[in-house]
Amino acid sequence: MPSPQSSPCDRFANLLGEAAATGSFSARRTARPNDLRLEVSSVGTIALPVPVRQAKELCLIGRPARFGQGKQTLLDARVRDTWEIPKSRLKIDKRRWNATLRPVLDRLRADLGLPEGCELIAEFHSMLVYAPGQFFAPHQDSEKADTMIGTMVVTLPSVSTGGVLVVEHAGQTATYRSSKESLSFVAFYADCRHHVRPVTSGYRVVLTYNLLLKGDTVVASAGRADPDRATELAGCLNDHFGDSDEPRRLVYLLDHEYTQRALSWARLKGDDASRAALVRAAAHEADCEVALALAEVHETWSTEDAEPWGYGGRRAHWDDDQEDDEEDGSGEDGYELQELIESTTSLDCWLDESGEATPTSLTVFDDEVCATTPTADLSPHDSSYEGYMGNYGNTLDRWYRRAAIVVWPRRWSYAIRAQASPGWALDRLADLVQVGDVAGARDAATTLGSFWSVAAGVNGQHLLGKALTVAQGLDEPGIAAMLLAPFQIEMLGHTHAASLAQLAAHYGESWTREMVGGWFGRDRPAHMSWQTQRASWLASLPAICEALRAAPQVGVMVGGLLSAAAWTPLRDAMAELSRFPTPSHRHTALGELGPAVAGLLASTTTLAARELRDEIVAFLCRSNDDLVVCAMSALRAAHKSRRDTHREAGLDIVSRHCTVRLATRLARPTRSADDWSIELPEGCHCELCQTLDAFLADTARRSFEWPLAEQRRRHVHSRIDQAELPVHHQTRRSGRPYTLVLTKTEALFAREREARRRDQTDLAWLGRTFNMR
Ligand SMILES: O=C(O)CCC(=O)C(=O)O
Ligand SMILES: [Fe+2]
Repeated sequence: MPSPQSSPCDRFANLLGEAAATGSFSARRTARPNDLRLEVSSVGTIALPVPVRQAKELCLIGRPARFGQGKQTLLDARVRDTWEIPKSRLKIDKRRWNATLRPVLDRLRADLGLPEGCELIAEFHSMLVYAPGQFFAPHQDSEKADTMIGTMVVTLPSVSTGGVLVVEHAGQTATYRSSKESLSFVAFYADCRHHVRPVTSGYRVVLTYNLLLKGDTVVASAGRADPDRATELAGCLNDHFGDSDEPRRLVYLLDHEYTQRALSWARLKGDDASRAALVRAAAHEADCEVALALAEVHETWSTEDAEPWGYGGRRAHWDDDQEDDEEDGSGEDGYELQELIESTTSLDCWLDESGEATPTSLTVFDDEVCATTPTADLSPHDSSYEGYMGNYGNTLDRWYRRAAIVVWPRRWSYAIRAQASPGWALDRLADLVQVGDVAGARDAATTLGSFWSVAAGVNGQHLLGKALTVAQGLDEPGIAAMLLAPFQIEMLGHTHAASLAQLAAHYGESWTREMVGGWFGRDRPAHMSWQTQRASWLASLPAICEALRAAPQVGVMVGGLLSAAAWTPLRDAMAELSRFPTPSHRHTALGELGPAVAGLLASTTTLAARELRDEIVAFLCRSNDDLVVCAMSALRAAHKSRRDTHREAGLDIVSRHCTVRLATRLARPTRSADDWSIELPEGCHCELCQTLDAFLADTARRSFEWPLAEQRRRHVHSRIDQAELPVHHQTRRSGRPYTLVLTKTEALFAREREARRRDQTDLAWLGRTFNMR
C-alpha cells in the first residue's frame, strides 16, 4: 500500500474518508409493543411477549421457508431452517402499527446515514418462527424491487436464547439479540451478508420487511456537503489530472455493493451518498465530468500455509460454534494473505450524471484508482486458490464487486467516454458528420489515437459496420485508416460489402490495399486458433464476394484485393502443414483447410479472377500426396455448397489430378503377407537412424533386440512415435546398457488395407461426382 499522502488520488480518497457522515451499515431501534395488533387465523391475536403455546401453534401452521439463490428459490434445511407463516393467515392493524413504525423508520434512516429529505418505506415480506435448533445460514437478500435498499427485521418480544442476528459489512460485524419486553427493529443495507444463529431455547418470532427508498440520496446529501472540503477535493483533482495530454481518469471506489438493477445515483447507500455528493461538488468546481459505474476488482495475493480444505473458493457453510460476538477474523478462505501481487479494476454499467446508461467495458490503470476502504477489507464474491506458482509461491485470486465514481476533465469528455464505449464513440462521430460538422468529427476522431487499437479490437465485429461508414464520412485518408486499422479480416462479413465498396471508391485502390493488408494481420503467428477462425472466414468469402460484385464501381476490385491477400497466408499454411512430421496431425490439419480452399476458389469464380484461380489449382496439383487430402476435402466442401461452377473454379482440373494420384496408388500391388518392410520417413540420418532404417526396411525381420543407453533409446522412441510407425517399443531393464526391443505390429497391414479402402471410396466418389459429367 502506498503511504496515504503519496498521490493526489490517494489524498482524494482520504479526504472523503474523513468527511464521511456518521451512518452505519446496520442499526437497531426498540419500541414498546403497544401498537402491534397481529392476528393469525386459527391461532388468534398474538400475545406479547409471545407465549410458548402460541409459538408452537404457529410452527404447526408454518411451512419450511425457502431462500433465494440467483433467480431461483430453494428449499434446503442445511441453509435455512425456519417456519414461515402463510401471508393469507395474517392480519395486522396497519393504522395502529404505523404509529410505531413511522417514527422508528425515520430514526433508522438517520442511523443508516441517509439524509433528511429521503424516506424509508417498509413493505411487509414475511412472518418467521424459529424453534429451538432452527437458524438461517449467511446470505444476502435479493432485491425484490428497483427501489429496495435494505431489509428490516422486527423481532417480537419472547423468552428465548440464541437466535442472534449477525450482520456483516466491509469486515465489520454487528450482532443483535432478541428482547424479552420490547419490539426490536433491525435495519441493514441489501448488500450486507447476515445470518441467524441457532435458537438454543424458546422461540424467536420475527416480521421481515423490504426497505424501499423514496427520494434521491445524493441530491438530499448535497446540502450537507462542506464547500471547503469540496474545494480541497477539487485541488486533488487538478493535481491528479495536471496538464497532461493523455486522457486519464480518477476512479473512486465506493463502500457498498450494488447490483446492476440497484445502481443509481439516487439510491446510493450510507456514506456512499454523502461522498458522491462531495465528489460531484468537487468535480463541478474543477470543471470535470462524473459517471457512476460498477467495478469488478480482481486481486492476486501471495499466501502462506494454505489449508487444504479451502481449495476452490468459498465454504458452503458457516461454522458458528462460538457464542461471542467477535466473528473469526482470519478470512473466509483460511489463508494468510502476504503481499498483493497484482490488481485489476474493470468498469461496466456506466451511468452519467443524468443517469443515462452507456454500454461499457473498460479496464483502468492502478494509478487511477483509489478507495477509502481497501478492497481486501470487503468480502469477495469469488475466490480461487492456486498451488505453488513459481515466483510467487501459493497464490489466492479474489474477485470483488464495488461501485465506483469516475471523474475526468471536461476537455477529455469525448475521449474518456469513447474509451469506455467505442460504439458510442462511432455514433457520436456519425452524428457530427450528419449535421455537417466534419471538422469537429475529425478533431474528435484524432483524440482516439492512443487507445483506439485496444478499444476497437475487443468488440470489433459489432463495430466494423459503423466504422466503415464513419471512415468515409470523415473524408480524410489518414484518420480513416487509423479508425479502421484495429479490425481483423475475420470480422468482415457480407453485410459490410456495400459500405466497404463505397469506401474503396472514395479513397482509391492503393489506400484500400494498404487497409486490407493490415486487416490480415501479417504479424500474427499462424497458430491453430488462427487457422480455425481464418478457415471459417474463407469459407464465407464467396458470399462476401457476391455482395461486392453487386456493389457498383469498385466491388470486384475490392474482392480481388481480399482474395489475393487471403491466398498468400493460406498457401503458406498448407506448405507448412505438409511438412508436419506426424501423419495423423498433418492429415487432419490439411483436411480442415479444404473448405477454406473451396471458398477461395469459388470467390475467384465470382470475381472472374482467373490468374489467382490458376495459381491455387496449380498449387493443389503439385505432386504431393498430402495435398491430395486437402484437395479432396476442398472438392467435397465445394460439392456440398452446390455451386454449379466446377469448371470455372478449376475443380474439374483438381478432381482429375486427384483421380490420377489415387488410381496410381491403388495400382501398386498390395503388400504380400510376408512383407514386413516399413519405410522410415525423411528426417535424421544419424548412425542410430541408419540402423533403425535397416531393421525397418528388412522385409523378413519383425523384431530387433538393441542394447542402447537411455539417451539413444529416447532418440529412437521419438523417431518411431513422431512418424506413428506400426512398431512396438519396450525396454528390457536387465544388463548394461538396457535392451530396446522393437517389434513390428499387425497394424502395418491393417493400416494399408484401411488406406486402400479410403482411396477406393474417394475414387468412386470422384467418378460419380465430377468425372461423369
Ligand atoms: O430472521 C431473521 O432475523 C432474518 C431473516 C432473513 O434474513 C430473511 O428473511 O432473509
Ligand atoms: Fe435475509
